[in-house]
Amino acid sequence: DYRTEKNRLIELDRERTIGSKLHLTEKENRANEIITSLKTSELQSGFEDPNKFPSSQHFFDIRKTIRTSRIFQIIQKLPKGSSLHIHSFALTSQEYLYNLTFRENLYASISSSGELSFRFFPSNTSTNWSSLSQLRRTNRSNFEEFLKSKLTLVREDPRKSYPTVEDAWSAFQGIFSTVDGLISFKPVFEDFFYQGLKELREDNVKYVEIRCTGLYAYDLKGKVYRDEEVIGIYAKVIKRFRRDYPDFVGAKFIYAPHRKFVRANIDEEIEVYRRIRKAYPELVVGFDLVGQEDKGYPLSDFVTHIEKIRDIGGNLYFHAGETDWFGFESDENLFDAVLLNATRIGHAFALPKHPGLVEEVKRRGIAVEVCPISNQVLELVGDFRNHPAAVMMADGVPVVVGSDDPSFWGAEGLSHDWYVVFMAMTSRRTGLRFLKQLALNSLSYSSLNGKEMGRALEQWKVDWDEFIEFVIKRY
Ligand SMILES: O=c1[nH]cnc2c1ncn2[C@@H]1O[C@H](CO)[C@@H](O)[C@H]1O
Ligand SMILES: [Zn+2]
Repeated sequence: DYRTEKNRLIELDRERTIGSKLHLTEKENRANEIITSLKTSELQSGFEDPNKFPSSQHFFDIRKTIRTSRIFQIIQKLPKGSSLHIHSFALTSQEYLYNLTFRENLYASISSSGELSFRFFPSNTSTNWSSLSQLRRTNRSNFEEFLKSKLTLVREDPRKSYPTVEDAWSAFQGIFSTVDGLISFKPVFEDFFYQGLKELREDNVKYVEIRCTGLYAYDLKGKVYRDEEVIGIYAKVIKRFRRDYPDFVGAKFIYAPHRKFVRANIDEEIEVYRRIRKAYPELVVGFDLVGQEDKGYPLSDFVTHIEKIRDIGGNLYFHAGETDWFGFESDENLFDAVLLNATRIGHAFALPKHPGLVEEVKRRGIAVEVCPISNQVLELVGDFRNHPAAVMMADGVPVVVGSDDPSFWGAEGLSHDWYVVFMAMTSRRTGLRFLKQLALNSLSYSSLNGKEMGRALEQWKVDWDEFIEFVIKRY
């Protein structure tokens, strides 16, 4: 009859969702019931009073409320596997980034247009730079506020502060320029990276692949470290971190020059990539191009060069289709990313507008790195329920969740992004199978090699079983 037929259609539809085919053990089924019932009740209160539904609002307004959600707390505990889309200068919490400005020997310079730069010097040698401690003493009243505003995109009224994508991107790029001299200082560089790993681990993420744009560091003696030397610094920190936390699987790097600046010197960048991969083949796993795609320099400009990059080895992990525009170069970057055989695509926000290409992505087993908070903060989407990846996940496109640049919008670890994905971008009926598959995807679409993957999966299984026990006991 009609009802049976409707249920059959619903079931057919559900079967396409990420994770729907996973088998759950008896204990997992119990945990699943707990999680879906908590999810339903949280959704229901939002359904009855939309003001109470955080995931339809701007992240700046909800990041504190989210912490009180039981689903969020469960997601924090959940072993999420790995974080596969994050940029090297935005790895830590906002608080940690701000606290770096209290380091000794830090100087600042403020341009006539109000842009702030940092640099560490052994002593004051130039009139262009003032020591931070002195600036703090003399400009007491609103200096901290000014400083904080230069390190974050967070504003009281984001829609007014950033009426368009362009405004958001320009502020976003500004933060990268501001933090550059702060984070590139070798002692800070090491601490910042270590802290980034620590925060990921505390959020139950045990492996990370990091996009690196400029491989550069300096110290007080004026020594400059470049390219493979910088990867060497990272390698030492990873080693130290793994000694301190043996359950952590590791970190690897995707070399990701800026599409705009690379245009003139792409051959140089290819050489850098060749050298760093030669020096650290197990740490440097691939290539990407970053920067605002709507501003041009499409992937198709680089096709012949990318052939050379392929010869060097590693994989391709392009940002592509991070746009609201349909049929423009930024949108059509998606076709290049697929044709060039990317292993994963960063954002692929525009992908569902190309159902034929979606089929090709599935056929080739390319994973999509979904970073919902980034997309909202950079003004591509308002209400998370309207995020296009909801469609891709319901259709079984392989998806992994990323946080992109959490330092700059006050997200921590990966849990905030997982939370909005789960609460706003999947069906009310979607539960633990989906979460489990997301975690598994984050390992299977990583660049871990056979032996590392074995270790990572083993660690993940231990953590997963513990998590299931925790959910059953605690809720
Ligand atoms: O999601 C993104 N899409 C494109 N470019 C990005 C994204 N996040 C960061 N960057 C770019 O990466 C550089 C630092 O690594 C920044 O210059 C920024 O433009
Ligand atoms: Zn990114």
